[in-house]
Amino acid sequence: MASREGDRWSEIVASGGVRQPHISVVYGRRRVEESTGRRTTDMRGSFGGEQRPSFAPSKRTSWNRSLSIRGRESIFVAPGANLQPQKNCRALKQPPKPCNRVKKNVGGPPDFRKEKAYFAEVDACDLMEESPSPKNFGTWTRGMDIDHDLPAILERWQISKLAMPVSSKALFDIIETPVIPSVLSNCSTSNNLFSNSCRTPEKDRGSGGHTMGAIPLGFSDIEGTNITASLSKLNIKGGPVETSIPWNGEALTAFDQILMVCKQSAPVTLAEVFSAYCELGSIKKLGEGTYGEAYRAGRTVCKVVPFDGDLLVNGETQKRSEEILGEVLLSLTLNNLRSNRVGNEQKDSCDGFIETRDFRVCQGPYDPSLISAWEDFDAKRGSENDHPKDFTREQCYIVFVLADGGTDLESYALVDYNEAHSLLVQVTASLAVAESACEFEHRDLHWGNILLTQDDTPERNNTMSFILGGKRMHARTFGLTVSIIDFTLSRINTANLFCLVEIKNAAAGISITNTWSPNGMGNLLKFNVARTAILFLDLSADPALFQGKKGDKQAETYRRMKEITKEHWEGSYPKTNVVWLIYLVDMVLQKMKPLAPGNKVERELRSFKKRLASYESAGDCLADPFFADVLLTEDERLSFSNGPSVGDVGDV
Ligand SMILES: Nc1ncnc2c1ncn2[C@@H]1O[C@H](COP(=O)(O)OP(=O)(O)OP(=O)(O)O)[C@@H](O)[C@H]1O
Repeated sequence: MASREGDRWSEIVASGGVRQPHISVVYGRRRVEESTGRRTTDMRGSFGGEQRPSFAPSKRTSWNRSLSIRGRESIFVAPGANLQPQKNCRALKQPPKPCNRVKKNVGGPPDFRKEKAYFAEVDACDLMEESPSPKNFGTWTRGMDIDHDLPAILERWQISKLAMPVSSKALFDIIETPVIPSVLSNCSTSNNLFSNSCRTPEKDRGSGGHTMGAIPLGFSDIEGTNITASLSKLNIKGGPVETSIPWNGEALTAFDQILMVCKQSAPVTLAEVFSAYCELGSIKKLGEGTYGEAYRAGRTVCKVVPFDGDLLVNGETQKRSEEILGEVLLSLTLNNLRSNRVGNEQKDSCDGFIETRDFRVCQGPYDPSLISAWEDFDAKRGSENDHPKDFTREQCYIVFVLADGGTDLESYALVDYNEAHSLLVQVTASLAVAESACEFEHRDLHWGNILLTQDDTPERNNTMSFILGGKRMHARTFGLTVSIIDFTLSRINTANLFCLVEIKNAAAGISITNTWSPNGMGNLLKFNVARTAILFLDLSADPALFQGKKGDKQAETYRRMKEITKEHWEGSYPKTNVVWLIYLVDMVLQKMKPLAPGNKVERELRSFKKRLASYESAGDCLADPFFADVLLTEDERLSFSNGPSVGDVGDV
């Protein structure tokens, strides 16, 4: 097995790659006054329940974060389809795409009247279609049908940034380091298209010669006619140059943009959204975070996040529309890694991040059905959050309609080594894929943010698939399915996703010509640098995050991230994923201990943990021999699933 594995691991390592940390700054962050920042380090767990032991905690133990750190900006793109009207709304016309119009509008305000009119029409249609009585909720299919035109969403977002008045500049400065030519040259139409090359360039911190620059977002259209000009403005050799674009016009507010993403012209009530998925009386609260309350509604989970209001929620300032928009865009980006969203040409794909099925903007007081579910949860498990009764008629919420990811790891009892193995390989593979696709770092992967479901009768031959660096791989699951949630602190680079969009357009018959070939570097795809950017959150604005109890694994992990990034939170440091994997092994050890005190399993986990410390990325971690028995190549999987049920890899 060793030599065969050796080959595979060298492939994984080659495709995942060990990268040096590099930096790229995209935007300035809003800094607000310090908040109260409630935190807890209570990590209790206890066995209970009937069929499997339960670690159900009496309190949420996630690491609460201060809203003082908020202020994410988001730019990204994906192979989005046009804004599709609802099935029965044939008369609707496509809205004009701002991304293809903006250039002509430079110097003047973008005109979104047609789009607004379109969405008003969509919404009118939605109202007819989407207000079923609770009895008919099964016929309402909106969520699964939604496709989002991410490039268009992004263009609107960018325009709004440029159109912001000077007073908001601190919040909305867009500081962007471009994809550099050598990188671009790898984004060619060759087979090497999806190589790990569309990366943020390194920033020479020491020299001081490379100041961060505010790049004018060129809004080149997909034909890229302005691409040369845009790229030349980036002053590639000497580093980015600060420029600014005067923009006097109006633009859509972030709130309007969220409505457009949701295909709504106005907020609806919480009851309207929930009744589309279930009988209101059947709603159950599943969990809570500092900002969100998660409720089961039929077969979906609706996470309700209040925003834009003045009321302090759980001791914190509510999120602002801009931040919600960023989270919406980030969720959509991760959705695009899903196997059902991409074509065969996708270089990286996995299903390990929770599927976001829809978003809805709501307004009004909390619905009595939700209050009752909230109180029920509080009575049974004890809530750390404020009672939602104080929300007024003006209060707005975003509802993230998510797939049901199951139970969070904190409350889940791992029953044997196979489950632990499955958990670790799935999380590691997902991080490795997202790292490769978009320099993704989760940065907050505590055990409340990993959800698990187990088949009632786990099929020993179950596997999950993922594609890493163009190579399809499989992991044995032992019936366990893992979903990663909560991307509030995550960092992402959209560059490779843009490559993908361009190629998909090419595949769809839209011509891509080679228009730019600087320094004889060869043919390049037209690359819309305007849409290439990085989302991150500057955690240095939240010192309390790093002041958790000494020795507490979660608190220590935030501090490790701080050491790794040296507080350059904008940079790419895939090692942050590694430290969360180390934390995860600690949590697994904690959970396994009562089952396997001091035995071989514990020793294996400990030596795996030791090796993890030497890795630089989740991609590296995936190549560790610890996963050799649970990772399968395509051929191995075929013989595996055709053969007799394979034994466990190491039962306790
Ligand atoms: N898709 C889902 N399926 C099942 N449970 C979920 C889902 N999403 C969220 N939950 C539950 O709700 C809890 C809170 O969700 P989440 O962490 O996303 O909220 P948050 O407010 O963003 O949290 P944080 O304070 O960590 O930022 C989770 O720990 C989990 O128990």
